[in-house]
Amino acid sequence: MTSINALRKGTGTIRGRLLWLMAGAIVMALLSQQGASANVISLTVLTVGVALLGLPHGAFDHLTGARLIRYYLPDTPYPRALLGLFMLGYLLLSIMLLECWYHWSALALILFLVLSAAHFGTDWRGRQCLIHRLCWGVLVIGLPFVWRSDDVTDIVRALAVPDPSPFIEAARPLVALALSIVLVGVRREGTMFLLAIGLLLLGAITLNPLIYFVCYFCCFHSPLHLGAIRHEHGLTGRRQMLAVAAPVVLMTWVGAGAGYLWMSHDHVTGALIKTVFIGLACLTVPHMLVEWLGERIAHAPVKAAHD
Ligand SMILES: CC1=C(/C=C/C(C)=C/C=C/C(C)=C/C=O)C(C)(C)CCC1
Ligand SMILES: [Fe+2]
Repeated sequence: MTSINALRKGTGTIRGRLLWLMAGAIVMALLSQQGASANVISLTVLTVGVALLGLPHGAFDHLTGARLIRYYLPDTPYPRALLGLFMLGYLLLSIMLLECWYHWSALALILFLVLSAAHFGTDWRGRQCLIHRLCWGVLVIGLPFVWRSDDVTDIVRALAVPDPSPFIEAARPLVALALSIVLVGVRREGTMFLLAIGLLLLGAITLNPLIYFVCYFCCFHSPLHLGAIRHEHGLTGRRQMLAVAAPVVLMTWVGAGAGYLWMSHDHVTGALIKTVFIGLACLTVPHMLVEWLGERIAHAPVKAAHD
């Protein structure tokens, strides 16, 4: 009875509602036969889903940049110039990562996966302790490596990493450890967290990794963070959000289009997978850094009154 009550309470929250959305998406994907290996439909859904629903949650990073400048340099006479520098640094970091991927793809993938696991852990900020949040991040990424290792091998090869086997082998103990920690703490975590892990397992086991990622990223992670950003920056209406995000999203689409054309000597599938995941890596590493810096000052006392 207690767990049913907890579930009811959970469904009232944004996380609870997004979990239902993710569950609906998993069921729809299963009905559309997305359990089999990725096909044209999976790739199209991935590209459109990430472009429309995934990217916008990184498109507000300049607002966090402006807030960081106001916080650390409240008396600067050049806030706009500093914001320009901040954005230039963001862009340079993205380009550096792209270059890094070109020369040391395996290393770049490790960095991307580790940072992503930490970043996805923020989905449960304020509800779970750090260790459980990290377990969540490890499971989001690691589950398909364990249960759909053949599909993941193809994707990782498409990402210019010639030997994916160390990644697959490393995933098994890490996922086992994360699942054990979650199971040991089962009583403390709450029904919603366990339900969410059950959903991840269901998606990762039954769907191809591309569609599993879309279900998680577009139905849970991105909307959750968009909601938080909306709250944090006091953006009230959808129109206002769209107006703030649109220029960055449009620039990213142009960049991604250029990246795709650059790689189009590759097979369409390979070029698209590269564009989406390497593009995500280049954009999300600076995004994760900005998010982390922003979070540090979000809870800082008084000085923030300059905001
Ligand atoms: C490589 C690879 C994966 C990892 C994707 C990652 C790590 C995406 C990270 C996105 C981020 C950090 C977005 C930020 O908001 C999957 C889909 C799990 C399985 C297939 C191969
Ligand atoms: Fe994110």
